[in-house]
Amino acid sequence: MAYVLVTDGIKEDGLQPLLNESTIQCDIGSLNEFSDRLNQYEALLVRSATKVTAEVLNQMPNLKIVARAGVGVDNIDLDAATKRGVIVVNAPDGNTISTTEHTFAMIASLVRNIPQGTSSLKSGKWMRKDYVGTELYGKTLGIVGMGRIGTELSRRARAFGMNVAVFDPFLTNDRAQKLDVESVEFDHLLDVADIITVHTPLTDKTRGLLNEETIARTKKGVFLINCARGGIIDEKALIPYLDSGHIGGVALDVFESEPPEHNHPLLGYDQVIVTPHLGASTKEAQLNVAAQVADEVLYFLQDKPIRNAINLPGFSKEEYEKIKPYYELTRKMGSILSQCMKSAVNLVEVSYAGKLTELDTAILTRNLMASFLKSRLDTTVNEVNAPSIARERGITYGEKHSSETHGYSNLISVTVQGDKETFSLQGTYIKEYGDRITQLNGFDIDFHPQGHLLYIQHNDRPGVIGNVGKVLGEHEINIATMQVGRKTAGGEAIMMLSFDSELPKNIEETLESVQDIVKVEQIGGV
Ligand SMILES: NC(=O)C1=CN([C@@H]2O[C@H](COP(=O)(O)OP(=O)(O)OC[C@H]3O[C@@H](n4cnc5c(N)ncnc54)[C@H](O)[C@@H]3O)[C@@H](O)[C@H]2O)C=CC1
Ligand SMILES: O=C(O)C(=O)COP(=O)(O)O
Repeated sequence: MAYVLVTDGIKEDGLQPLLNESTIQCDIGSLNEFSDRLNQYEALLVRSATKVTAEVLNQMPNLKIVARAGVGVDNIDLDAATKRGVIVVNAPDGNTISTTEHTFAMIASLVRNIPQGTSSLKSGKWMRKDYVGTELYGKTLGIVGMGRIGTELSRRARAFGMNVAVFDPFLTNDRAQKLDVESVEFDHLLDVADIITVHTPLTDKTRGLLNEETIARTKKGVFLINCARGGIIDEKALIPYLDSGHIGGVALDVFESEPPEHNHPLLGYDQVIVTPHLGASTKEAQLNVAAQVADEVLYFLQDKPIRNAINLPGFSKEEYEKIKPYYELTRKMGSILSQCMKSAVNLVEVSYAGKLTELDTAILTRNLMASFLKSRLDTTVNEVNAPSIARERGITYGEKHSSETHGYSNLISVTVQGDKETFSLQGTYIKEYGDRITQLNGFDIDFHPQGHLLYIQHNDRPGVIGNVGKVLGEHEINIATMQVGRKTAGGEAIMMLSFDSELPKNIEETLESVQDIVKVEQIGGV
């Protein structure tokens, strides 16, 4: 039974696939409510309210995946999760339309004083001349961050007859042209925009993007909108500009600290309109994001591909189908290399040839590295934390695509370098025969990497193979398969033997005492 904790009131209708699965038990509530059972959960589903800190992760030693039913993952300590090997997924596009529509509603409300007019009328006043608004038609909307929400917003703004100036370092001219928007530098956007709305994540670069200095450049009467993340617009910096009348109005759905304090100074301004982080709060968005994360968690628990991992290279279902056969092979190659090369390693080079060059092989390299490191460490190592663990251990690794197929339709070649030795391995996947190791340390060989293996380096002399058989026979060890390889007659040679069960621990020493045997390594559990 896999245990899953669902927090933050994620919409249960969307979670049905997960809730209906008989091998999964879903608890619904908060971290506090289930504090005595946190150690059992493999998956945790959250919105933005639950803070998945390093401390929370420590209390959940079994946790393998955190799923964010929404976009922003700033409530999750990504570094700590990645170090621990916990996958973090989100639901990137399930709430795009709702948040776009909310932003547009905020813009329209702000320029036409709708919240102020409502509350004034409800308090018994009829103040028409105090609430003269501004038309959107012909005005320039400055969008900072042209991702999913920024893009949808630009379409709506164009439909309202607005000009759109965009600042996003990743926006190409071609895309800007297609979307009928003008791609500009940030400073230029500040100069020309009548309304500025931010749609970036909160990062070191975007924190305080609109601050005292940058707001000073904006047009008098500018309207500022933040429906992305609190802090992109510096809240304190707004105050002098609201007081001086430079800013025409501000609309905020998000705050530096949520909820904002009751006496937060911005809440006292009539020109500031606010909502309590409602961008994604529609029935449709909540159903979408719940269904997306439920699928991801279910797939993960069933060993199927996940699509929206934040701390893993992403790939589509189709790409996964193509990459799947090589997944096992890279895992086995990592394990064999690690067990054959016992000394300290400082470099791992992986090369992909043939059909593999058409695929995004980054996930295979991570898988190989995870398997390589796992045999050497007793902490959890997987594709998520393999890069940081390799870095910590001073192991550099890299991958390249090559045209050297050696006659195979696909070929993976790995070289592992240490201070004292180098070890290399080549493998391929053949539909009819499965995984094959085709070369080991420069020796051509052909074996299926499976079960318990014994790798023997020896001199190519008569009787060596017979002696190995004799020693193993004396220990009542039955050989399942045996492959030999050599470069030249009478020179260095290797044997790869496979067995149905584990070998006695001391068998390497016994075999190494046989004449002409140079080195013996057991390779377990491939
Ligand atoms: N208020 C709410 O309830 C919701 C808020 N959000 C927030 O809205 C924001 C945008 O979401 P999406 O459009 O889905 O994200 P996205 O990832 O599709 O787009 C973000 C865009 O920001 C751009 N960007 C990054 N750094 C930048 C910088 N320094 N300057 C200019 N552009 C930069 C990126 O190139 C990207 O195009 C996120 O912060 C997300 O957390 C999302 C959904 C709901
Ligand atoms: O998806 C996002 O980034 C949001 O900000 C939505 O947050 P929520 O799920 O409504 O708490």
